[in-house]
Amino acid sequence: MDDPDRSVEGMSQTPPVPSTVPTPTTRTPAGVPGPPPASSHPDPAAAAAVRGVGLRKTYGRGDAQVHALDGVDVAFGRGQFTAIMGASGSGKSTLLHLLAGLDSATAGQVHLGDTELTSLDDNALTELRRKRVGFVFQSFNLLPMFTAEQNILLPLELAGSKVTPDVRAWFDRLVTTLGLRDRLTHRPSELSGGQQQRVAIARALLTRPDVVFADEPTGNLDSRSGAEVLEFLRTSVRELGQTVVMVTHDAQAAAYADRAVLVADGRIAGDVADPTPEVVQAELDRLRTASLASPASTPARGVAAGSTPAVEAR
Ligand SMILES: Nc1ncnc2c1ncn2[C@@H]1O[C@H](COP(=O)(O)OP(=O)(O)OP(=O)(O)O)[C@@H](O)[C@H]1O
Repeated sequence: MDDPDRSVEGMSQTPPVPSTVPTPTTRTPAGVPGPPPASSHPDPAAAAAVRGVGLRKTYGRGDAQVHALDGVDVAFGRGQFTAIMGASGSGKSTLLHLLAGLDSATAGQVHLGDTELTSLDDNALTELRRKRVGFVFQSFNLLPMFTAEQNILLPLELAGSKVTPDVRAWFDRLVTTLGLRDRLTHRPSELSGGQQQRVAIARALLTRPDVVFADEPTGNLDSRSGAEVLEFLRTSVRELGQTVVMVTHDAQAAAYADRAVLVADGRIAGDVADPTPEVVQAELDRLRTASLASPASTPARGVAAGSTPAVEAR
């Protein structure tokens, strides 16, 4: 189990965030309980749980070359829920994967607290992903032969760690918060999609990671289950002090977050504090119009103006 204070100490050594890092411009992000709320910290870099500096990612060569990320500077506040939004192909998943240490950048750095990821060897990176980062995927990624409880405790199993009384108390709190108490002995096939995703969230939170990264966590859920899962992600931020960064296509889903960062053509193209579905949709429409007007940019796909929301508004 990580020391929850470790990353707080580490952040005091973090160099200042570059001046190009965009900050939300509309309203001050809502304060949250738990470890230092991002909005109350005097130094924006010290309030960041994770940040990317000059991130570039290029796939392929020659004519087939794609600049998936084209110089991204972005910081995500500790104890904040941030949505990353943008058209299909804009670079959202690439950004999430680089920030989570799942893929390496062509250029630039990722700082998780005071740890710079590109300086780590494979073993250190694996250890970091296991202990300091949590993942929630669209497809749940639960082990079918394991019960919900076994799936939630899997990170400890993988780390060869024991279930100490502290861990058991945290597990109990997660299970209660996520409403899984009476589902612990069920296997994934005996759970609804929403319940499976809640198990995946509990598993992601078990090690009290610095950041939980969620890639379209409601993509496979009906609107009601999707709304529940978003509510639980928000609760994990508000009540458990977690930092969550979520990729979504959906303006309604983004409205559960404290902040929405918009990506277009591999660059940060907007930043909205306390997003509402209307403001986010207007931003997406603006980007889509700009993209269509610019022959050099990739046409936006997948985020059509007025597209049907996948989840209910909060
Ligand atoms: N492994 C890869 N090889 C080549 N090109 C890739 C690879 N992964 C992503 N790309 C390209 O990089 C660009 C950004 O992709 P990315 O998946 O990050 O976008 P996205 O915004 O997450 O899209 P979506 O919403 O459709 O998932 C796209 O043009 C995509 O085709």
